[in-house]
Amino acid sequence: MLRFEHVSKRYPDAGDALVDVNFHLAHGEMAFLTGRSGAGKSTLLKLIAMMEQCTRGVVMLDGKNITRIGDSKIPYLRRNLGLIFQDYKLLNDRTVFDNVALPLVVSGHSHQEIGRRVRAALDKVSLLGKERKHPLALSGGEQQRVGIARAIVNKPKLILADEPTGNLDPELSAEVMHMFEQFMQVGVTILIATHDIELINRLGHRVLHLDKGHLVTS
Ligand SMILES: Nc1ncnc2c1ncn2[C@@H]1O[C@H](COP(=O)(O)OP(=O)(O)OP(=O)(O)O)[C@@H](O)[C@H]1O
Repeated sequence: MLRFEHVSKRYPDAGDALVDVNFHLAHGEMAFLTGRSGAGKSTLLKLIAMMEQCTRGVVMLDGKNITRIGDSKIPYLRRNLGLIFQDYKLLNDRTVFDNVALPLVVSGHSHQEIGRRVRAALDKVSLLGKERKHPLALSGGEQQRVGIARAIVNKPKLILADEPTGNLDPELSAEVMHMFEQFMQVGVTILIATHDIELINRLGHRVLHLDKGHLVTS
């Protein structure tokens, strides 16, 4: 599903963020991406989300080389990705429904289809009753679940999550992880960047550990 071959990333004036990184994630696999602050976790996720380009090497996503694709193809390829961020990145002047609907509106689905899929996604994260609320009227855990619903509404093959439990208490973190495991069970591939060692140890999935841009375990 996802393959890094000799991938390096150097930011101008900032040195190497990733150095000769190699790994493969199979369809339906769930893995944690760990490492100290500045180790290169967000950079690695940004290469997959096509928000940055690698300096060397090849990134393969679902059989396609996404290393040097043209800007016009990026929105189309991103439809297969679900992106989840620590700070939720919700639009606070829109309702929960509208936030979750956004990826479907962008990809031009019918009104009816949007309604059906948004409700299905909200049901998966147990937020069906909150469609008309605005994000700021929800708790942190609920806002994170809106972010998750938005990430899964397009039925992505790969979910990338950057510190998805960073703002949540242990109970909510466990709930969010349980949700990820359910997606994994239906064949979604999931890569989660996190500092939460306790959570990683408890769940026992594969760990990709970065040390100053080098992948030291995979
Ligand atoms: N846009 C950028 N321009 C220049 N340097 C950058 C940029 N983004 C990241 N870096 C540098 O690349 C290195 C890796 O950063 P990155 O954000 O990928 O690490 P991280 O492991 O995600 O850290 P954190 O856990 O703090 O989010 C750091 O030295 C950082 O300063």
